[in-house]
Amino acid sequence: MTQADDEQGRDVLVLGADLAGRGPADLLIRDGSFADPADARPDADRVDAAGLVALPGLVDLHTHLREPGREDAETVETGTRAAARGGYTAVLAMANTNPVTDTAEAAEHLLGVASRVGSAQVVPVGAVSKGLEGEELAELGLMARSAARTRVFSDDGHCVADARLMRRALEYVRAFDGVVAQHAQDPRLAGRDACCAEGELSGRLGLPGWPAVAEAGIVARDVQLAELTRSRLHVCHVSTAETVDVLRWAKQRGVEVTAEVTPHHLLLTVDELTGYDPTFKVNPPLRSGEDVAALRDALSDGTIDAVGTDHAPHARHDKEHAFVDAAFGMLGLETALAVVVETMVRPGALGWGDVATRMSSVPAHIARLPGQGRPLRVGEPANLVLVDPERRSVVDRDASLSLSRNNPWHGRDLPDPMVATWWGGRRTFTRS
Ligand SMILES: NC(=O)N[C@@H](CC(=O)O)C(=O)O
Repeated sequence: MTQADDEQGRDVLVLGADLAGRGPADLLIRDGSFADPADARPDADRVDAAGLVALPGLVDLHTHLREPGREDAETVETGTRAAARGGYTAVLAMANTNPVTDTAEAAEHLLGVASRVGSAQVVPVGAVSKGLEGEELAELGLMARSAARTRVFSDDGHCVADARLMRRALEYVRAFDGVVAQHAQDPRLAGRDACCAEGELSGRLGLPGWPAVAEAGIVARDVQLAELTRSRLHVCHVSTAETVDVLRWAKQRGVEVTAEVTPHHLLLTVDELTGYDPTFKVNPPLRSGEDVAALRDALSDGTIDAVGTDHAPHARHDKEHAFVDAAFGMLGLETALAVVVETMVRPGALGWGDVATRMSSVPAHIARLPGQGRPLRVGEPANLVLVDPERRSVVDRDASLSLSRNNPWHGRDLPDPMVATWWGGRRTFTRS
C-alpha cells in the first residue's frame, strides 16, 4: 500500500511549515480541504514540516502533454505525474496535439482521460484557429460552453500572425471572460527554421537567426489590439528585454495584458548552443545574459506576471538530430521550482509569498480556475506543496517521471526543493 492509499479517509496534520513566508503554522487536511488543526483526530497522520515552506499547489499555464497523438513522448498520465513531482496541482494542456484541441469534443475528451489517470488537474487550452492553421477561428464559443469551460485559447507553437484573426479572437473571447495566449513570433521575421537568437553567435555558429523584434513587434501589435477590443491578452514565454519594455508600456496604459516567462529563459543563455546540443533547441530560443537579467527584473517587479514551464517533451528520435533538424522544446515541470529558487529566491529577488503569487495564484487567476491558487486557509481545497529551501542535488534525466529525456538541466547542481504534493487532499508526490 502506498502512503497515498494509506491516507485515504484519514486526517493529515502538517506541523510547523512556514506558510509561504508568513511564518510557521499547522495545517489539517481533511476530506480534500483544509480544516482547523485544533480539530485533528487523534489518529491523524502527522507530517513534521519544521524548516519546510508550504506553498499552494502550483499552476502551470503552459504544458505540452502530447496526448492524443504523440504518446511516445508523453501521456496525460506521465505528464501529470511529472507535474505533481514539480509541485503542480493544475496544468494547462496546450492545443498542439494530434488531433488539435480545436473543438468542444476534443477538449472534453482530454478532460475524460485526465479524470481517469491524472495526478493533477488538466485544463484544456483551446486552439485559436482551426488546426492551428491561422486561417479560420476554431469553435471558441462551443469550447467555452463545454464541460471543459475553456477560457484560455492559444495556437502555441504557431503565432496568430494575421492581425485580423487576432482581433476577432480577442473580440470573441471577451464574451466569456476568456484570454488569448499568444506565441509571439512574426513568421516573416523568424520562420520555422529560426533556431538561434540572432546576433554575433548565430552568425558564427551558422544557425538561422531569430531576431528579438519578431517577438516584441507582435506583442506591441497585440497590446494595441487588446486595447482596441478591451479584451485580455496573455503573452507566452517572453524571451527578450525588448518585449519587457513593451509590456511595461502596455501596463502603464492600463491594457489587460499578462505575461509568463519560462524557467529556462531565467537561467540559460545562447552560449549553451556552442556545442550544438539539440537539448538546448527551444522556441523561443535561449537569449543573451542581458535578456536573462531583464526577464528576472521583470518577474521580480511584476511586469512579467507568472512562470510558465513550456514543458515540451520529445521522443529521442525527434530530438537526436543535427541541431537544425531537431525538434524544438525541453522538459520543465519537475525542475521549474528548482530554477525559480536558484534564480529568484536565493538572490533575494522574490520571497516565498511572491513565488506563491507568480507560480500559483496569478496563473490560476489568468486561467479563471476556481479551486486552484487559493490561500492555505481553512475551507479551501487542500492543494499544497511542501518545499525544502536548502536541499540541492545534481539533476539526473533518468530519474524523471516524464516519458521523455530532453532535460536541459541534466548533470547540473540545482536546488531540489520538492518534498510532497497534495492535490485536493490526495497525496500525488512524496520524495522517496
Ligand atoms: N516551445 C517549444 O520549443 N516547443 C513547443 C512548441 C513550439 O515549437 O513553440 C512544442 O510543442 O514542442
